Amino acid sequence: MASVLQLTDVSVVRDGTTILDNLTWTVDSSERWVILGPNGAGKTTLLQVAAALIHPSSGKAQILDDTLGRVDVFELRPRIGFASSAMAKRIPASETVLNVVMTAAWSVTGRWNESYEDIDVRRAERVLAEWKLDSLAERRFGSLSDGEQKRVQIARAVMTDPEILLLDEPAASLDLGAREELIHLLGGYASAEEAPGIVMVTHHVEEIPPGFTHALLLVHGGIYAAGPIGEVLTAEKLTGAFGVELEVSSDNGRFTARSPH
Ligand SMILES: Nc1ncnc2c1ncn2[C@@H]1O[C@H](COP(=O)(O)OP(=O)(O)OP(=O)(O)O)[C@@H](O)[C@H]1O
Repeated sequence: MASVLQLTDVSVVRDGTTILDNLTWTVDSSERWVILGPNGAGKTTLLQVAAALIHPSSGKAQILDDTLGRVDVFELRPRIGFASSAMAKRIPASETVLNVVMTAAWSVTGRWNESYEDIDVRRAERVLAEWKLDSLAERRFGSLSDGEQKRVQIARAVMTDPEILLLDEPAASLDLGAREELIHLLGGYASAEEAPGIVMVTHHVEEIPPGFTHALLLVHGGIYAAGPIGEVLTAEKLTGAFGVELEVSSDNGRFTARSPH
C-alpha cells in the first residue's frame, strides 16, 4: 500500500483564525475516506490542502510523492482529481459536456486553442459513458440539471486518471433520485481495484457510497475520530462530534443517522 496523502502536524491559520489545528492523517491508495463534521469544522479547507490549492501555515503536507512547498504545484495538480461546487462555478455555462470533461486533460475549464488528440476524445467519451452522460455529450453545461452537472464534474475529475480523487459534497442539493444514482455510480467507481485513493466530504452519512472504507470526523479543525468506517460512524462518536444525540444504523454498506427523539 502506498500513501497518497500524508499530513503531519498540519495547521492552517487565516486572518489570525486557526482553521486546521495540528492535523496528522494518512490516506493510502486502497482507502476510500469520508470526512464528516459540523459546519465550519474545516472540511473544505482540508480538501484544499489535499488538492494542493493552499499551503499549510505550518506542518508538512505530502501529496502523492511530493511535499507541498518543495514541488511545482502545476505539475502536481493534474495528478489530483478534484470536484467541488466552487470549481464548477468556473466552468463556462456555454461549454459542451464533452469539452468540459476533455479540457481536464489540459487543466483548463474552457476550450481555447488547445489541440486535442484522438486519444483524449476517446477517453472523454469513455468516461462520459461510465458516468451515464454519453447522451448529453453535445449539451451545454449550463443547460443540465444539478444532478447531471455533478456527474459531469466528477467525470471531469476522473478524466486524467488521477492518483487521488477529492470530492467536496458531490451529492449536495440533489433530489433523491439523482442522489441515489450518483451514489450508485460512485460506489461502483470506488469498488474497482484500479480506483485511486478517494476522499469525499459530505454532510450526511446517507450520502456515503457502499465500499467506502474509512471515516474522519473533523471538529474545530482537529480530528475527533478517524479510522475504519464501522469504528468511527458509531452513535457515540457522531453524537460527540455533532453535539446532538444521534443513533446510527447501517445496512449493506449504507448508513443512516437520526435523532432518537
Ligand atoms: N479567510 C478566512 N479568514 C478567516 N476565517 C476563514 C477564512 N476562510 C474560511 N474561514 C473559516 O474557516 C472555517 C472553516 O471553513 P471550511 O469552509 O473549511 O469549513 P467546512 O467544514 O467545509 O464548512 P461547511 O460544512 O459549512 O461547508 C469556517 O469557520 C470559515 O468561516
